[in-house]
Amino acid sequence: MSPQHQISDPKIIRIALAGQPNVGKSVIFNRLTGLSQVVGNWPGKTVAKAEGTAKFGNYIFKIIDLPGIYSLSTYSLEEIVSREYILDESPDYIVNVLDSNHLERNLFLTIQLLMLNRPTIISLNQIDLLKERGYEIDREKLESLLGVAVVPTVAVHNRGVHEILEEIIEIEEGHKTLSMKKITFGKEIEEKINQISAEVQELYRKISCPSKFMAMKLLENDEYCLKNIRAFNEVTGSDTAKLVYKINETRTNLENLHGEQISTILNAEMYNISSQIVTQVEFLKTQTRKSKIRHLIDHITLDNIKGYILLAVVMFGIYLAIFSFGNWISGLMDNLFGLITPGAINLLGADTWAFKIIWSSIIGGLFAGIGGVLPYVIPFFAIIEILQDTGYLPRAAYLMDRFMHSIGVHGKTIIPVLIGLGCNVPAISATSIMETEAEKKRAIVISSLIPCSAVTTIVLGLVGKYLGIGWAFLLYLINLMVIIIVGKLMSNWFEEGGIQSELIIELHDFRRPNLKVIAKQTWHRSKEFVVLALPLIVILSILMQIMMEFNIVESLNIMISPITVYILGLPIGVGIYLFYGVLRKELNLILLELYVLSIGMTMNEYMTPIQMITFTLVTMLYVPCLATIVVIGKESGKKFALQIFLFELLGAVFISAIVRWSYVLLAFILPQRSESVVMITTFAFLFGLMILTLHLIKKHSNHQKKHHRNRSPEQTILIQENLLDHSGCQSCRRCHLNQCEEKKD
Ligand SMILES: Nc1nc2c(ncn2[C@@H]2O[C@H](COP(=O)(O)OP(=O)(O)OP(=O)(O)O)[C@@H](O)[C@H]2O)c(=O)[nH]1
Ligand SMILES: [Mg+2]
Repeated sequence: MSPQHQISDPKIIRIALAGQPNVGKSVIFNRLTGLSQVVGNWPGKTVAKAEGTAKFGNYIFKIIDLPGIYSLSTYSLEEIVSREYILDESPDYIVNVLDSNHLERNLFLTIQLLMLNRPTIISLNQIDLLKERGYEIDREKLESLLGVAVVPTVAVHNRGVHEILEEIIEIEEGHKTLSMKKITFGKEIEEKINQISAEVQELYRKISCPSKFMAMKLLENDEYCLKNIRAFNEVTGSDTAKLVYKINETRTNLENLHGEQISTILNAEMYNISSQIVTQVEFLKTQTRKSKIRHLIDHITLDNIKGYILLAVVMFGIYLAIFSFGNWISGLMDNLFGLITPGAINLLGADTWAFKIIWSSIIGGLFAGIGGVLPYVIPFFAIIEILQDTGYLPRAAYLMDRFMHSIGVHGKTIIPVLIGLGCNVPAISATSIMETEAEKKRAIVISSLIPCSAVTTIVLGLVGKYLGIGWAFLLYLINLMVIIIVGKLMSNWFEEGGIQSELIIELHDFRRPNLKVIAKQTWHRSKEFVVLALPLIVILSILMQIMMEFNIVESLNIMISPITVYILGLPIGVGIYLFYGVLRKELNLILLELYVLSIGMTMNEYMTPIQMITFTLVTMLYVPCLATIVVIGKESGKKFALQIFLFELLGAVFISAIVRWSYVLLAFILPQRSESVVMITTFAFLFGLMILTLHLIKKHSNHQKKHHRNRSPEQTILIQENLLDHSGCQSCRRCHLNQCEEKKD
């Protein structure tokens, strides 16, 4: 190859998207990489770092989307992920994404990032909303004050996003240089930090973290930095001890002088710097009137009475809409399949292999999958996405906090719970927002019991469709009672790991949902069904035909018949489908429907109403699907995943057996009554039992509580976005969110 045809290898550049929660990091990440990180209008969605690549010119960008952090002093599990990545992995560039509507608070983190002396680009995001409010930010001035490149972006509309990479290329190719400004505190603090910094520099020359940042963090008594210097082999333990002694002395002196904790003093310094910057760069261009509608909506959604009524209407409305839409489409598909089947029989012959494989398994499988699942799943995901993107989710979380707390789990659990209504897998990942391991484990157990969209498909597609929506709601009610009982039991059993941290919810303004974002996220979630489940349905139904031909299915069904037939009272043929449900829950209904069709029956003929109820109940409550179990194993260990698996399996069989046997008993006691009367009485009996169980647990816990009087009560703290931009006592996390009651005055 001639020299002019040689193309140099692309250069790999690692960039980290860092910023406070809910500023738009993941939207930017998705735009640049084409991937689908969770996006929504509430803080704390990204809980683990995600990596993607973007090719641009002769560069390959390895982009890391990090969980949001308010500052480099961290609190919750996912914040530690971000901080450790920024400090330990030294990305080539930090892209600090800011919400330009809350510049002062966002700059608080920027100042700390600048102290790390890494090439930094600022993405001034959500500039569209800033303009709507009548404000403008002087980009050049901000660039010159901070010495970084500033790129205004509207990530949701893909404006300015690729310019971030162009800026980096400009720097890489020497067309632009960054002259990052040194952060200078007030005279007295600056002197002290510089003294410590000089000693750190002297002793730990080779440590990767800049000495001034290190000095500030050591002064703050930051455990991570202390651990770092203690583990630094090239310095003797006694030298480190001397330095730590000196730092402690400086800290005490400063605290005595100011009458404040050191973190308060340092945070005040940083807020001071950021507010000075804001006064120089941000100005009001046109006075706009505050949206009255927004305030009205906020008032209703958070109101103690109207809020709950609205929440109930929203939840009920969601299920009703999905039920009506799903049943309509699935009915159309059933009719269509019925209409064309005679033609297929003519063509392939009625009892031939070709008919069984091509028609019943492949075409039938596709019809059942597309008609029986997608019409329920797609609208469900779309609605969940709309709730997330508008900002309703954290408002629901606020309302539900008291309830969550009353069942013994942390209020934040409501976030994974609401996500779990869509799919349990991201819900389990979202439990990383919990602040302690014990809270996380409880949140995992609760989230794994939430009826996901696959369960909804079965509840609405079987019980709802054949028995009526009322029975479907009764099943949801049983599920809810089970969650309450499990939550209460956990809070009794694991009392010592009690709920310590408060629920702090930052409420961002309601937004118009972005249709593109919603469509993309809905498709991303539904795609999994199309790509994974549809082929699986076809393969398994072919396998089923073959296994039936060789009587293998029958043997398997006989093997588990002691549970399915004798304990649960189900038809012997359903056994195998309960196995398939572990792979993906919706499989058991789809494959069962195909089987019933293949033996020339309808669901109504194959199962009695109580059998439909028991089958659905056991599917609702027994083990979460395989993907969920794998994620639980990853998040909290294989042993814990196995414990959940066994506990939920036994629990599901136990509760479903109670339903079945009470029905049998009641049918015997009430021989002249109609089936629905007996079924209602059965449900009433089950609810009675559950209420009694709750009463017993409460009695027991009252006894225990006497020994745990001094447990800190949980508090719900609600922060309205428009109150965020000023400082409180500035020493704690709540201060970053401006709800610290201590020092407001
Ligand atoms: N109007 C507007 N909305 C935006 C913009 N960028 C992001 N959003 C919205 O802001 C919300 C938060 O976006 P995310 O990308 O999820 O934020 P994040 O920083 O990744 O949040 P965490 O992962 O929770 O830290 C979503 O509702 C987005 O649709 C923008 O430029 N303009
Ligand atoms: Mg994110």
